[in-house]
Amino acid sequence: MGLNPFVSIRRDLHKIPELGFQEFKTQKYLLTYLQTLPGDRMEIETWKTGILVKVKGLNPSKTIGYRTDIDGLQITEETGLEFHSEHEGKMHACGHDLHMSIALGVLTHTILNPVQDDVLFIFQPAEEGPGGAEPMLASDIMQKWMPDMIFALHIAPEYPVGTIALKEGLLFANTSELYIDLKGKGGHAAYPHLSNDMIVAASALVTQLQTIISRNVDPLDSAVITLGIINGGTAQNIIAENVHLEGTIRTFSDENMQKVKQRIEDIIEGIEKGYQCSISLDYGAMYHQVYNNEELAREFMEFIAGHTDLTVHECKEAMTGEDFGFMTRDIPGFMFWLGVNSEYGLHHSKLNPNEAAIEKAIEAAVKYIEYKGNKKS
Ligand SMILES: CC(=O)N[C@@H](CCC[C@H](N)C(=O)O)C(=O)O
Repeated sequence: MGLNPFVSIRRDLHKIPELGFQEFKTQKYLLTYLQTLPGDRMEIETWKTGILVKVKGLNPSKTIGYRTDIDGLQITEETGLEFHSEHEGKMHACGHDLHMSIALGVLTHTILNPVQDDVLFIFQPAEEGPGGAEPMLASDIMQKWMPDMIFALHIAPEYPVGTIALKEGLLFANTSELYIDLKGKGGHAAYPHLSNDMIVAASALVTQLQTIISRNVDPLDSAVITLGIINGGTAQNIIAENVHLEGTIRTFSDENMQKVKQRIEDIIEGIEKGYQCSISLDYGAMYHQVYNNEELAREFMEFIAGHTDLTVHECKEAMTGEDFGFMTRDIPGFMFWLGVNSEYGLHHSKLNPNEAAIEKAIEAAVKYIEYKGNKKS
């Protein structure tokens, strides 16, 4: 027996991960697939490297939105899979290959079995950064086709296949990227008194930044500062003049985000004085928290529990970020976790989701769209 076509599509997409707003091959692949579907019920528009597909309903009174992200991550794959990434240093390590193949499965079914309402499929670029959802929402085409409700999923390595997880209200955190450049005075390793060593300054800065979480954030609330990149220096016997840091901040409230940022700025000021250097700070992209519309999330949980063999788990909020949060800010909607049972987690070079989850997710989304899209409201 051959592979399920959407598993096969997932494998094709897995081979060609591309970073945010560079998803040219991905866009071409998706458009080529869309051309194989009957065109009479479908309108297709592109937006940057993204795609919007409106599937016309039989007698529409509303539009249901379904969103998938399409970008990959900057990480070298180590899964050893036969269909591993062909793009050096890039990998679909956050499951967007599965997200896309599921979206195509749901779209295909909806074209062949139209519901009363219109269904808008959104293939959104740059979720990992710098963020495609916010500018896409502001685009003319999105403004014209704005759905009345929207939903999306994200793979969850920690849950078994056959489980979905979500909750009403807050699901994912507010995020802000963090880019820090320290500039001092380089020199000979043997003459530290004539230089300002940025490796030493950066080390102090990294440790002090972590005290914001332990000393400034209410222990009953939560926040994260993670630095994922530290680069500096040129040789083992040269005092480093420059160090570059990159990271991310996560909080569950805007107030905490403001507080953490203020403390980062205070600490940077102290390091500048203490280590006689200059430091530049840039917050990069910021994502709005994913907040699930209570009524829709509850209705979805009950519907899935009652009409599929999936297990519905009510989960806690997570410190992951998602620019889908801008969509749930502007459109009533929700996101859910899809169990894919991988030993290695999101953003890991060995992430290996169980592909059996693809069919489960297509079935859940299709049934829900049939229910919502044929329901008068
Ligand atoms: C689901 C997921 O892993 N999303 C990313 C979103 C990244 C946002 C931004 N680039 C940042 O790092 O702040 C995540 O890392 O949570």
